[in-house]
Amino acid sequence: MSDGLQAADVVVRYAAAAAPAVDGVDLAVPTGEVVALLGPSGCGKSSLLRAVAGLEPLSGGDVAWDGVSVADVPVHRRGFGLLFQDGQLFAHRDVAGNVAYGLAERRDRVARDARVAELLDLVGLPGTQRRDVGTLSGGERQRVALARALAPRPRLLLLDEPLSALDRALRERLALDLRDVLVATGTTALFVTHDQDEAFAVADRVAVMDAGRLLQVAAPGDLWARPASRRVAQFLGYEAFVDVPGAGDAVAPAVRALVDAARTAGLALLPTGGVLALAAGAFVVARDGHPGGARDVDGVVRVLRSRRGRTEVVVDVDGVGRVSALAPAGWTCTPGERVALRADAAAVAGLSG
Ligand SMILES: Nc1ncnc2c1ncn2[C@@H]1O[C@H](COP(=O)(O)OP(=O)(O)OP(=O)(O)O)[C@@H](O)[C@H]1O
Repeated sequence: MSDGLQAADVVVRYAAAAAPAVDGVDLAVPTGEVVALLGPSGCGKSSLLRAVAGLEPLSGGDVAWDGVSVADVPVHRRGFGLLFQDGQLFAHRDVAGNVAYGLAERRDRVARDARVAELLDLVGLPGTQRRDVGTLSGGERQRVALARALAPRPRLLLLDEPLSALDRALRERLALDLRDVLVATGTTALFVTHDQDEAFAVADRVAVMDAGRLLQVAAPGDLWARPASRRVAQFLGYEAFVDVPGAGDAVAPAVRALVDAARTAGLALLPTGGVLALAAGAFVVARDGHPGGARDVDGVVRVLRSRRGRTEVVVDVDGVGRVSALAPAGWTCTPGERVALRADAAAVAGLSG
């Protein structure tokens, strides 16, 4: 018997919709694991999460916990916690009142206060018990909502875009804090997001969804290094795709440089017929951009932009297309100029075609 959550061949179909929103998804989340459901808007992530919660009826398949179907168990009896984009705090209760809601120890005041204090410490809001929730910032509200969701020790926590209403910097910090809290409490969780960085920061494994189907489930590092298809690679942010040439093929120098760099780095999956997927940084500006190096490739600069202290250059490279190359901070040039580039296998993945 498998432990934790098992979704088997789950189908969710809305009346009047031509195609099912979830189309035969198999997904297991063993106890203690955090899985992110990642995919573009409208791909069916929330529908799958809601079906697991019991908020959406199954049109097919089954949802089980520890091998026992919960398909006929009502939402509040599944032992699953829920956290949404807007934490939906009770405006008429203070922070402690919100967190204590749903606690089994509710009637034992000492135990209840101790548990509320423990949860508020855990989410980084110690001593805020008496705060009116209307005075909290967006990030603080979500921390309280997380404490409240964890209070009854749910056997599975379902999170639907819990950080997406927050600004970027806060989202990045809270994603890391959220992971720490889930790991510290040993919480099994399914986390819906459309943000690749967030999924990678929070989850042990990432499940990529598209058009109602699961395309790939893998640990973040494996997913990034070995996307199963061009569609997955595109969604993760790979920008360009290059066919791996045959031994005697005449190819553009840039393609040769990429293949050589990938082979030197021991990248698997380079048979003829395979594809190289290039992320930002598959080329870096070499020797301050001055051409002439034996291993250089050149590209024409289209756009120059600064991103968090790094310079990113959008370049057109013969035989490859338009890609983002990286340059040292402060490096500059004029759009239209030719610059020298070096291939970097660290931002290249091999696909089987
Ligand atoms: N209650 C509903 N009735 C009819 N169609 C719905 C309903 N809820 C969702 N859909 C449709 O089902 C599909 C999947 O929606 P869902 O919200 O699950 O996607 P999602 O990946 O979570 O998207 P987002 O990231 O934008 O929230 C979409 O085409 C959506 O329009």
